[in-house]
Amino acid sequence: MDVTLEDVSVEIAGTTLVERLNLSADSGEVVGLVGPNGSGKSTALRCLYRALRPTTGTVLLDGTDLNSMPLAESARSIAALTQKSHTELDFTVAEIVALGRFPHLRGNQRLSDAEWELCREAMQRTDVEHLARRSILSLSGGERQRVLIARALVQEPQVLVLDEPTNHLDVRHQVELLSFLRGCGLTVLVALHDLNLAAATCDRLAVMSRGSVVRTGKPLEVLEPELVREVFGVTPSIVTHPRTGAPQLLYDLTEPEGTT
Ligand SMILES: Nc1ncnc2c1ncn2[C@@H]1O[C@H](COP(=O)(O)OP(=O)(O)OP(=O)(O)O)[C@@H](O)[C@H]1O
Repeated sequence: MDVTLEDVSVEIAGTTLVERLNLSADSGEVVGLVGPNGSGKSTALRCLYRALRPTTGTVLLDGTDLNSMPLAESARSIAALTQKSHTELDFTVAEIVALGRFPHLRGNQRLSDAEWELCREAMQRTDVEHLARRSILSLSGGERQRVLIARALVQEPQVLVLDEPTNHLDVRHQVELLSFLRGCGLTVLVALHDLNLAAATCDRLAVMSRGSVVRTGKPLEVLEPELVREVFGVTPSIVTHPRTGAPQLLYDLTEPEGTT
């Protein structure tokens, strides 16, 4: 499934959060949103998983206006892992993961054996199977994040929207998650702060600044020192990964020019 944000603006209480944003991801494409704090990444993603309705502009899912679709229908297609995903309920890990099937159930219908097996596979994939009977409230930040990823997977979505999914994850679990995103075949829109991980993971990057997309393209085309300096205010050295050829940014921690 492809997704498109067409000329999307969001205004809340007289403040413009994003302005005339254009962004798309083809079916099976992994698109990364990068940009400084407050540049509008989460706002753009929230329009996709329908936590926000654009003030103007349209969000299209396979050419259909998302906001004309029943919520349950779009929830079967789009799974989101957000910075505010709720986990304050005292449920077990297995129960939280099973909630991912909710958009597929009717009324009080119970999960089938095949659906429980799906939950088990998702927990295995995100390395939380051993925590299945623990309360979600007792987990570390990274363990909880992996449970929420399992919950998104059992939703069997065609589009995955993830807002800073590597938050709290140790390096092994970051690499495992991002490798999974690269190979999963789903349409993925992911906001990432780490430009190196974004370059290694994404087919395309959209660079956001002050509520707009200022550049999109393949990581190698986009991550140029001049653009990184303009948008992020740091000047990196850029080398290519010796095996994959992906651009890798190196930062110099000495005083920036003009401050001494
Ligand atoms: N409900 C709101 N009311 C007013 N302003 C808001 C609201 N939500 C977000 N903003 C503002 O909109 C701008 C964009 O926020 P957003 O969370 O989309 O940025 P972001 O790129 O995801 O940032 P970060 O990297 O810090 O997560 C910020 O300046 C933020 O303070």
